[in-house]
Amino acid sequence: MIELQQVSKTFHKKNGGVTALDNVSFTVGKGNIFGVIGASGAGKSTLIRCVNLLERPGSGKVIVDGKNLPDLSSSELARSRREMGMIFQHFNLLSSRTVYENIALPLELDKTPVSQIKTRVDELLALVGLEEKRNDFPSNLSGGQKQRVAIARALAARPKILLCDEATSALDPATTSSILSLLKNINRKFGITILLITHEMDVIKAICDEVAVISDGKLIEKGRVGDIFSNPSSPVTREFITSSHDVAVPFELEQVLTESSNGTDYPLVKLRFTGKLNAGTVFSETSRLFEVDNEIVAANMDYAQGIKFGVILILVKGTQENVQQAIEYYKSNNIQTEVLGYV
Ligand SMILES: Nc1ncnc2c1ncn2[C@@H]1O[C@H](COP(=O)(O)OP(=O)(O)OP(=O)(O)O)[C@@H](O)[C@H]1O
Repeated sequence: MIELQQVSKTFHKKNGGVTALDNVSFTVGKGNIFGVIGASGAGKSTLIRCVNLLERPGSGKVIVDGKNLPDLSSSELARSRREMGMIFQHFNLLSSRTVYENIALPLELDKTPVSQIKTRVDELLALVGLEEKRNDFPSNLSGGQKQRVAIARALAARPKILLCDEATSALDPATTSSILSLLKNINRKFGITILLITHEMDVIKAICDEVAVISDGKLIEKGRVGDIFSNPSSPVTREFITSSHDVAVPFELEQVLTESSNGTDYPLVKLRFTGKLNAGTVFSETSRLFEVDNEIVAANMDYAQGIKFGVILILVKGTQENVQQAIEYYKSNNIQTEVLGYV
């Protein structure tokens, strides 16, 4: 549905150029939810704006539903753009229009007959759960409700693609989760292709089928979300996964944790598991092989596309030699292993 081929974009300034996108290529299949994650300044906004040509790439192809957008005439481009709805971090609603009128706007611009507009807007209000708010103005809505209006407006002309520019970044976690569920629902119900950009791995984990990671304008990794979570290849990706998924040392232990061992204490170890390994099996193996006890102090396990992954804090109890062997065993099994201190 969307294919970027070697897209580059450089912004020229007085004191030199900034390469916002450097040879970026990826494909988003029809009906998929594809997420692009990157830190601030990585080029995410430029990327999503290149997809509907709000930003013209310096070079490369932007093929949407079989057409290379930079080759199109302005009327053909307008037609292609109608196939793409877009939602934004700050909603971009018109404050002087009611909820109903905001949603109706794209249909009015398309000169849709009033009776058809009414039917469609009623459908959309039901879809996003805002029937009661139809006559309210945006200033009287919560952030989540505003984003629901924006989603309804973006879907009004029945686009094939929905572009989401940091759509949940201004929302609290509970509202974020309800908006992500709504997007997933829309994707399933209507088969609409979704391309979203975000700086939060939680968003990717919650709804995306595939993910691409960009850093300094370059696409550094891409793949199925489950595969990337279970086997991230770049440090940047690993950092995103870690930041979205960690456990803190409990306060009580933090108070007594020492940097080096006194010979009679036990190491507090942080283990990062991915889907290929079962923590329970690994713990019972080390207990059997090295006569250690793995006392679980804290854990944070989760799923991304059915792949289990997570982080576990354990106190490894046993003789110094056995404990050391158990730690080496974890490392040799590709478990990211870090000794945080001794208790
Ligand atoms: N119109 C512009 N003129 C000049 N430089 C620009 C312009 N737009 C973006 N840039 C530069 O391009 C780079 C990528 O910016 P972009 O906004 O795409 O990143 P981003 O990943 O979306 O960041 P953020 O999450 O902070 O919005 C940055 O260095 C930015 O300063």
